[in-house]
Amino acid sequence: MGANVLAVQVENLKKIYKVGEEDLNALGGVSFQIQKGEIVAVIGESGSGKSTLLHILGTLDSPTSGKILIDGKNPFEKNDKSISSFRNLHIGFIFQHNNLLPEFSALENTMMPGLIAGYSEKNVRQKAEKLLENVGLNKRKNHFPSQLSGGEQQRVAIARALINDPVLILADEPSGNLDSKNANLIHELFKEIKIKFKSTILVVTHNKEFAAALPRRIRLRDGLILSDEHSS
Ligand SMILES: Nc1ncnc2c1ncn2[C@@H]1O[C@H](COP(=O)(O)OP(=O)(O)OP(=O)(O)O)[C@@H](O)[C@H]1O
Repeated sequence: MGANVLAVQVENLKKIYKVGEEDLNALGGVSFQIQKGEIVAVIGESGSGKSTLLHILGTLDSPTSGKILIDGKNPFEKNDKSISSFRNLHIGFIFQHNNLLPEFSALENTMMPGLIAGYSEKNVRQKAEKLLENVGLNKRKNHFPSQLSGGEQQRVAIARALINDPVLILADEPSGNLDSKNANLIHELFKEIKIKFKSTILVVTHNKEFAAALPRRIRLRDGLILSDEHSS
């Protein structure tokens, strides 16, 4: 299978944290591939390695050994500056603490990764407006994060994650701090994004119903893949 159809390749990925004298095996040799356009849930008990995996795929943390390729490229072969520009261009983040910048409006927050990438302001603005419309926030684009509900903030984070057409979207408990109605809205939005933007999404979730509704679930236990299930 050529690299062009694969968004993610992970080979024997290990992460060892040194805690005092002890080695803590957070990931003990994990291998899997994700095709472009797939939406995959990462599930498993607390401490099983889900966040560690997400952080390494997001290039926010480096592996102890093993290899990851994002769209056929190894981000860790680059220097720190090129790693951050790789991250900004190719990976979209939707984390529970959405990290919207409080002094910027919904529109400006959405535009930010596009401006950092050096695209023209006019194009980025047009695209950001369209994305905010797609997540149902066109009437809120000039609001600041503090003037938006938790669910609305999370929708801004989704629009922001899409602005550079990333090859991979990483989401960490995107609905974790929302009530069930808003959580359902976010889950529906994920399914829509996958269809509309043909995005590749890896989402860590504790929500059993959401995970069960997705076509693939990778279950971790003690830093290893316990199962990798596909629903038909
Ligand atoms: N910076 C760190 N230093 C030392 N140990 C760590 C560090 N980060 C995580 N760990 C340990 O690595 C293991 C995996 O943690 P990780 O956060 O990936 O689990 P998780 O599945 O995301 O858990 P949760 O569902 O509770 O968020 C745990 O045993 C954790 O204590």
